[in-house]
Amino acid sequence: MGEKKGFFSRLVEGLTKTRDNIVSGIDSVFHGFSKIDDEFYEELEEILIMGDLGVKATESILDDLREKVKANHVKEPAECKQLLIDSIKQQMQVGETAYRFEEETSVVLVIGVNGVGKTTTVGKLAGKLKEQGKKVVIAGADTFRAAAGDQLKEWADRSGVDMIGGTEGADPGSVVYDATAAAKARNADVLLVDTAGRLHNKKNLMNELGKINKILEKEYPQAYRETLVVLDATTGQNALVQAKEFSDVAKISGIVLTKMDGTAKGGIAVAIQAELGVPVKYIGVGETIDDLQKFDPDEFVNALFDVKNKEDNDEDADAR
Ligand SMILES: Nc1nc2c(ncn2[C@@H]2O[C@H](COP(=O)(O)OP(=O)(O)OP(=O)(O)O)[C@@H](O)[C@H]2O)c(=O)[nH]1
Repeated sequence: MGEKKGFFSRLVEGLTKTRDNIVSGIDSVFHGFSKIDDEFYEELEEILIMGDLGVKATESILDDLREKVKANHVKEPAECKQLLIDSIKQQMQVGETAYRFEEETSVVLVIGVNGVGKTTTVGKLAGKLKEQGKKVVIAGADTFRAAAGDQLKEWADRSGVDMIGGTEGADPGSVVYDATAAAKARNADVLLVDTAGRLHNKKNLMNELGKINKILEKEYPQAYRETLVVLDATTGQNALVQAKEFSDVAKISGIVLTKMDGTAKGGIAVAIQAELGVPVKYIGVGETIDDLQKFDPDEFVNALFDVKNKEDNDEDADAR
């Protein structure tokens, strides 16, 4: 409870710039218009697109809003705010099986370009799964950059989980092969695989991911597969381009959106889901382990609009 409350507060704080970017504009439309007409919807559309929500999500949100306005016989623009909030939440649902990998013997492949927070995410996830009482093994298959292995080892030691790594330049495939053997021998619940992110050489990346996938299929067929793409929210539309590139080379099952703190481009969380049809499963709002959390659309949209529902109020009361 305490941790969740803490996260909600950090989320509200982390989304300040995004809020300034989107919500203040939305508010000015709600208060600046005296009736709900085409111009009102056009103005809202422009603000949502400028706020990085993307054309697809924006259209779908506004279609839904129009229906809600009609069904509820709403006449005043200001009364639309809650309906809009509901429409955005609806747009972002994660799905009931999103975290199935936590319940099964699984392999979580973590991909993404360098610097997005991939290694940090693997470290944080390892710590979280360990806290849940899971047996975790990490494969440090980013042998391209020696520091990535060192950094991961630090996270592994801190969390008390096993890590299988390789020296700089070692074959990532052989690291993954050794890691599957270790995961099986140690009866691991989750094998987390950190990979190198050389997207500037797509062919290499494709070959490497293909090889890793083949090894996992052959050596560890019993494991449930999860493939998470880590994206840096501060890069806005570029993150969307990266996600599309990765979806060409791998079967992506979820997105991790890092660095939501300190960016005005947090609206990209809405766009990614709509454009790729892949849910955002985790978001990061800082560098500590508690700053990575499962993505909760209701919580996210409440934090974005800085509105509190009853649950959040209860958590505040609990924390006092
Ligand atoms: N502010 C903020 N910083 C973050 C977040 N997630 C990761 N970082 C920081 O981003 C930087 C890059 O993270 P890494 O984990 O090294 O990135 P990477 O993608 O693994 O990069 P390579 O190891 O080069 O492949 C680090 O300083 C992290 O602490 C976040 O949610 N918020």
